[in-house]
Amino acid sequence: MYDICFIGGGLNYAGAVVAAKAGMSVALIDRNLNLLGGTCLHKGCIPSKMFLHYGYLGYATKATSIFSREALLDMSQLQIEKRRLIESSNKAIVRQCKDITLIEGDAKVTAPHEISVGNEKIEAAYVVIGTGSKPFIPDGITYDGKQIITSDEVMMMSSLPQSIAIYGNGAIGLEMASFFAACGVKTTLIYLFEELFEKAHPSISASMKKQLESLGIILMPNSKIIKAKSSDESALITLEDGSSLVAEKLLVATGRHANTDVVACSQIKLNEHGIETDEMFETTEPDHFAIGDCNGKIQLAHAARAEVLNVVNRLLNRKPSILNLDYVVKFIHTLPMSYASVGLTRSTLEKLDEPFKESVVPLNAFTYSHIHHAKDGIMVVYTDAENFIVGAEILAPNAEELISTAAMALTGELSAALAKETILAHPTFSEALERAFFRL
Ligand SMILES: Cc1cc2nc3c(=O)[nH]c(=O)nc-3n(C[C@H](O)[C@H](O)[C@H](O)COP(=O)(O)OP(=O)(O)OC[C@H]3O[C@@H](n4cnc5c(N)ncnc54)[C@H](O)[C@@H]3O)c2cc1C
Ligand SMILES: NC(=O)c1ccc[n+]([C@@H]2O[C@H](COP(=O)([O-])OP(=O)(O)OC[C@H]3O[C@@H](n4cnc5c(N)ncnc54)[C@H](O)[C@@H]3O)[C@@H](O)[C@H]2O)c1
Repeated sequence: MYDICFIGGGLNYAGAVVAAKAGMSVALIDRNLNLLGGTCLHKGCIPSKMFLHYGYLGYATKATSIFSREALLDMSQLQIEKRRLIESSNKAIVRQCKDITLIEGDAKVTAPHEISVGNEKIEAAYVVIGTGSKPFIPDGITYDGKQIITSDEVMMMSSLPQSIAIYGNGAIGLEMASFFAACGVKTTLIYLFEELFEKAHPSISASMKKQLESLGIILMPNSKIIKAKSSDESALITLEDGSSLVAEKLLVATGRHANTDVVACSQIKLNEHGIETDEMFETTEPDHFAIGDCNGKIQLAHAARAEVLNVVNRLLNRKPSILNLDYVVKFIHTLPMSYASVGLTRSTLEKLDEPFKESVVPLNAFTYSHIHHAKDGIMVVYTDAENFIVGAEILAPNAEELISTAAMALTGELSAALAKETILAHPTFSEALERAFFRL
């Protein structure tokens, strides 16, 4: 009987390491132990941000007359570097797991405290499920992993296609459209509704559209794919309005669904998003938890990590506070500017029907932004009726880094009066944030 068993070795491993260091007997099960670190390390955050980094370098080099180089991206070399990076990170994870019993296989929770892996039965006082998610493919689309692909295959590409159609304008759709377009691939973005970026502040939404169009991305709003199949090294796509298009690849980026097959007992309930949990990530069976993508709350690596550490610290009686998932930074790494948000933003504040103030600062007033392809960038900070900072949205290079200041302001319940006393460096993008605080 183990003290604790973790199922899924994605971000769950971070909890397993803390539990083992604290002296618990720990088992960690994954169906493929070579992929410890999970989606984030092997086919998500890390490779996608690596691709975007190099995509941006090529784009920035080509976008100036100061350099004369062609700057063509060598995907096979990028794959070599990617493998090297992932291997060394994976080894570091394995080293951290030295006091953990690692078990390979497909796990099922067959009864409370009872897990089966093939013919083996494992018992544990606590169980933490972190089985992640998988790409969702809408009806009518015949995925074959060759011409019709998901982000999993993009991360393994060793050459660039001539053309790509991308279905879905969420995080993966916008990031990968930026990457391929920045690399000179003919890129078409197909999405269901009129608005490209509905949740963002209207000025940011307009700037994002302009940025993607200036990268050369062909936008196809109000478009639903009813059929897609592979033929002769290309994807044939039929839309609901009867029109059709052909691209070398179709990337389906229409969301990811929680992996819940691990649950094989009636005590742990599922809901429409995944494994049902309360605010402490406990399932409907006491002492059984579900963290990360599989609980359907929020599909981000840093959220999954915070969730598993919250669970383990509570079990170790370290009394962590309840996580406020509204304070989790969200971002989309488009090129050349990325988008990030934290806390309440205009779209959520309007629904709450409570008074709020917004301070909108365009980046074009800052000379620095002209050096960095960022003159259409925008920073927005929101305060409540008492002028406390409640949220922020940023469209700027490395917005996901810049937003940290606002994220800490939320956690620290900072008033605008105090925030505006901070003097940030010149010349930087943070100056625009300082200006946004100042105007509140
Ligand atoms: C292309 C892409 C880019 C992304 N970029 C970012 C980003 O920049 N920032 C960010 O925060 N998030 C990003 N994400 C999301 C992020 O990768 C996920 O939110 C995160 O990896 C989820 O972690 P997890 O531990 O819940 O699941 P996973 O990392 O998916 O781990 C689940 C593990 O469980 C194992 N497993 C599943 N079922 C079983 C079973 N029955 N028995 C045994 N083992 C099992 C799997 O093998 C896997 O190793 C991205 C995702 C994608 C696809
Ligand atoms: N930078 C990051 O943090 C980052 C980057 C990539 C992925 N991710 C995570 O990975 C997850 C998956 O990314 P994603 O882009 O696939 O999902 P998403 O939820 O971000 O976007 C899904 C898109 O597909 C569309 N869609 C949903 N169902 C559809 C259907 N039946 N037909 C047509 N369109 C449909 C939605 O309108 C939306 O535009 C995200 O939830 C995100 O949290 C994060």
